[in-house]
Parts: sequence; C-alpha cells; structure tokens
Amino acid sequence: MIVKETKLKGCFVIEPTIFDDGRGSFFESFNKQRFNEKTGLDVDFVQDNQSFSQRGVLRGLHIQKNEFSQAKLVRVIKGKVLDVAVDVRENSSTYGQHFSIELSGENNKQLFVPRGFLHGFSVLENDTIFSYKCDNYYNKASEDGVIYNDKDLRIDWLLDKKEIVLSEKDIKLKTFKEFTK
Ligand SMILES: Cc1cn([C@H]2C[C@H](O)[C@@H](COP(=O)(O)OP(=O)(O)O[C@H]3O[C@H](C)C(=O)[C@H](O)[C@H]3O)O2)c(=O)[nH]c1=O
Repeated sequence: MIVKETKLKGCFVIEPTIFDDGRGSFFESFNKQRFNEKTGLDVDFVQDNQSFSQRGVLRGLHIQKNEFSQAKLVRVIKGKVLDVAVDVRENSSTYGQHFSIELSGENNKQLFVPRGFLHGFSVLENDTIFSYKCDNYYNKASEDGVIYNDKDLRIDWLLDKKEIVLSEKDIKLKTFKEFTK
C-alpha cells in the first residue's frame, strides 16, 4: 500500500497492493490499522456510499458544513472519473487550491479527502461505479456547494461543456465568491 500526501495537507493518494494470480486479482480496499499507520490519522468511517453514472455526469462540488462536515475515502470500482478536492478549510495556506486525480477500476487508486473540502467528480466512462466511505452521516440541511465551472477555481473536468450532465441541485450552486462570503 503506497500512501502519498498531496500538495493539500491531509489529502492523500492511496495505491493498494494488488495480488494478481491465474484467477484474477485481490486487494484490501480498506484496512483501518494500515490506513491510520500510513496517514498518521485516526479516521472512524460511519457510512459507505455508492453512485452509478454514465460518461458526462458531473457530481459536485459539494460539502457538508460545520459539525456535519465529512472526510471521504473515495474510489472507483468500475469505470473512470476525474476526482477533485478543493481546500476550503479556514486559515488554510492552500485555501481555494484544488487537487485532481483520475480514479478508475483499472488503477484502483483512492483519494482521502479531509473534512473542510469541497468534493466533486466528472465521469469519464459509461457505467462508472463510484464508492466512498464517510466519517460523518449525511445531513441534507448542512449541504452547501460551488458551481463546477467557477471562474476563480478554474477546474478542468476533462469533459466537453456540451456533454456535461448536472443535477437540478448542482445547476443552481453558488460561485466560489458567494460561497466564501
Ligand atoms: C449524499 C447522499 C445522498 N442521499 C440521497 C439524496 C438524494 O435523494 C439522492 C442523491 O443525492 P445527491 O444528488 O446529493 O447525490 P450526489 O450528487 O452524488 O452527491 C454526492 O456527490 C458528491 C461528489 C459528494 O462528495 C457527496 O458525497 C454527495 O454530495 O441520494 C442520501 O440518502 N445519502 C447521502 O449520503
């Protein structure tokens, strides 16, 4: 298991050890002891989520605020996404900066997104299964977010504008300037 901290403190890329044999392959998708050892964290995940999307779908950028904020350990079981985490932790030296990474059923990479981050992903292949662990429960009332094409964040989602599919909720998300007011 290789764990590398990104330029955003506390945000890690995790590459599990894959065991290939004549039948196929095996890997531990999560091991609390090893995760804590390698990251220096002690995260207690309480909820697993899964979403299924076709190419062009873009989910995010979302966050749950205050006491409902969530750290997430995200991965792709099948297909491919560009996963994006935006640091919006108060007084962070990397406030407003983002890290993006391709997660796929091929590369089996995972991203640990700490509390205090906006999170979103664009779907790059059909029939993509996105699976993630959260360290706090879903709380709709605490949800907030930023529009995917915010002029200040300038995120390249690796999709043509005309193919992007957003939820009714995400179409109406605020700008980063409005979010940080
Ligand atoms: C997140 C969530 C949603 N729901 C229900 C609420 C809606 O009826 C339905 C779809 O929810 P939503 O449109 O918020 O799903 P996504 O657009 O995939 O949102 C997620 O995508 C981004 C990338 C994230 O990081 C968050 O985990 C989350 O905001 O599932 C639940 O019942 N429990 C949950 O934990």
